[in-house]
Amino acid sequence: MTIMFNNNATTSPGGARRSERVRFDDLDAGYPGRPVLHQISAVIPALAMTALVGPNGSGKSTLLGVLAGVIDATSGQLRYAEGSPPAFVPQRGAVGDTLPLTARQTVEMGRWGELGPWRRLPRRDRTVVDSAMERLGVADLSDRQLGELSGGQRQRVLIAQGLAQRSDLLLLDEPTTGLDPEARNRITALLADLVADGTTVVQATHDLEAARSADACLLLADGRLIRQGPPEEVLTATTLSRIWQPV
Ligand SMILES: Nc1ncnc2c1ncn2[C@@H]1O[C@H](COP(=O)(O)OP(=O)(O)OP(=O)(O)O)[C@@H](O)[C@H]1O
Repeated sequence: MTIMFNNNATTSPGGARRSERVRFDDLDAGYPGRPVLHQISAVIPALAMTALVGPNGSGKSTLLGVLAGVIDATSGQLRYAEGSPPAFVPQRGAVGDTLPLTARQTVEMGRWGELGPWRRLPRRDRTVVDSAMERLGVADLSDRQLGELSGGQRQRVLIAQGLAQRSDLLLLDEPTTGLDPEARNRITALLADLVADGTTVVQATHDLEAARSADACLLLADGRLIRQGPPEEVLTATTLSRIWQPV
């Protein structure tokens, strides 16, 4: 697989040029003995919200893992525009319950990419951590063990860790799954604010409402890209019924 860093722009049907944060061509990826993604070619527009949608097992998490650099593509090309390394927020189920970490230590790990692990954080970085925890409403959970938190609390701590990385490319795997309405609204609003402030956000989601409010959608089924584009073009009634209720 080839990974490149450069600047690209794509032309929308209206003629406006929107820059690309990531472009991938003919990407294949999977796990040992299990190919999952097949010949995926798509663009992640910069400074926008992209939703990855598709049924269970369609390959959304795998694609996020490839974009995050934690899963190697077996072939194809991946091009990143200039910017910081991606921040990746995995599904909370992918993070062990038994890690002996407090909520705050978990969020502090978001600074390790810049500072190195297990260092006492300088004041500036502690402020970044404080701010991320406040934005996710988890400051009062600082000293609690991660494994003792409820699923929704843990999810918010992991998102705070992603935020603390201060990347301009934030990748989230089902960030609002299992959250109560207030927490879901808070995170939806937060992600919209991040985009407005100059972050490119990609989220895998089963929440069609969230997908419809994204700027762009990639629809996957069986490891293949079925459609990409604005939600109103991708999430049509016909396509949804074909993908979710195969005959
Ligand atoms: N660590 C792994 N090892 C082997 N196969 C895996 C692994 N993780 C996922 N898979 C398989 O890869 C395929 C795609 O899984 P993936 O998690 O990417 O789908 P998804 O669209 O994110 O699903 P969901 O909506 O259920 O989260 C599935 O068939 C799954 O069983």
